Amino acid sequence: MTVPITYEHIKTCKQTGARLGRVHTPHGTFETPMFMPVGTMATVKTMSPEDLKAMDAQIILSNTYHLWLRPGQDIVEEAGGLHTFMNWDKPILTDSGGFQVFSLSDLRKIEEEGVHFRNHLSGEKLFLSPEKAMQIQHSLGSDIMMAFDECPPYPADYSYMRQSVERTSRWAERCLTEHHQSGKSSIQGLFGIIQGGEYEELRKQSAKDLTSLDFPGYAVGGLSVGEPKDVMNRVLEFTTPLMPADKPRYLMGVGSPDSLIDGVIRGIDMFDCVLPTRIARNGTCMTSEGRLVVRNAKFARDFRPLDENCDCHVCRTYSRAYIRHLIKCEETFGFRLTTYHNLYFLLQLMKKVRQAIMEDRLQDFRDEFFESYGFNKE
Ligand SMILES: CC(C)(C)OC(=O)NCc1c[nH]c2nc(N)[nH]c(=O)c12
Ligand SMILES: [Zn+2]
Repeated sequence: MTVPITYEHIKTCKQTGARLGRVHTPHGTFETPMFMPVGTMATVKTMSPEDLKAMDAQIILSNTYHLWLRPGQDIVEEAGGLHTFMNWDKPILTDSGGFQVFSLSDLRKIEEEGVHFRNHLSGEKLFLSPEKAMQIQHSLGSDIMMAFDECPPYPADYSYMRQSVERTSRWAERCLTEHHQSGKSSIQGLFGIIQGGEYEELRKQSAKDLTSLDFPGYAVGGLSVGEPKDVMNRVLEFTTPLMPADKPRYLMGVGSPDSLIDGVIRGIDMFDCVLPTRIARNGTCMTSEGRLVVRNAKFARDFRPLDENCDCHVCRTYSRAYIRHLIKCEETFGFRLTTYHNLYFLLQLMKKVRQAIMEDRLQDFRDEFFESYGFNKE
């Protein structure tokens, strides 16, 4: 049976545990470490596929729960699948909807069979199970599907977290069974998701359960849920070594520039986060000197680019004064400019990280970047 997702390890940085690699999928190959722009409703908000290709985005994310609600996976399937529907012919990863159910719907009831909750738009009663989450992702035709998991709130007590991990492991097995029965397992890959919160014993249990099932890749879930950064780093330090070295490791929901670099150093290959696109829409930009809130009055007559060290189209063409004006007027073009720059900034950061791994100098790169961006060095 052909395995649709394969990981090619290129090298490990001699200064850190970071790895350089490639992931091969039915819609092409992407380099790792890699940041994946989030396109929840089958669009990376305000970006066209051409914009995304211009900034060398190599894989994007979409979402089972949201596309199930609108427009419905049947319509996407009739369109020929998500790649055709949204005109994106490179790799797509879909999140399973588990996390969205736990974060969007308050009226929910978790049972062994699945989760009962209300449609966050209409209030109608809905039910999502591991099997249903797989069926939706099969209709969407994503290259990488995610198992249906429970992402518990932070903090969660040990006994609740243990029950949750054991159920998530049983759900993972049901996802794999459904996936193999679908006849799609040669053209779509399924990643398992390790949970367990900040508890080392539960992370070990979750990793053991999931790696005993044969997934082509594994994610670390349940982080970036409000825990301090040193807690995230500690959890990664004892979790990534439990994950197969010959398969991609994906840290879900991360993140900010410092968390990306610190995640790579601890062996993570793939990241996704709504941060760059979300803060762009309220006029906050990531720059090499830290965050810049371009809507701030002090930029009214500032005709420099957002970031003088950025060579993106936006920074070569438009000024802070102009972008501030557009954002203040709620002009959509303003959101396009801040979004384009923020995504370009993170994709460029990952490109520099890959280069630093190639040159065995990622720790030095981290220190230089933290200094200029304004992060306190540990
Ligand atoms: C609160 C934010 C979104 C920042 O982070 C998280 O919740 N982080 C965890 C997370 C993000 N996406 C996921 N998908 C799934 N299936 N499971 C998860 O645990 C997560
Ligand atoms: Zn720029």
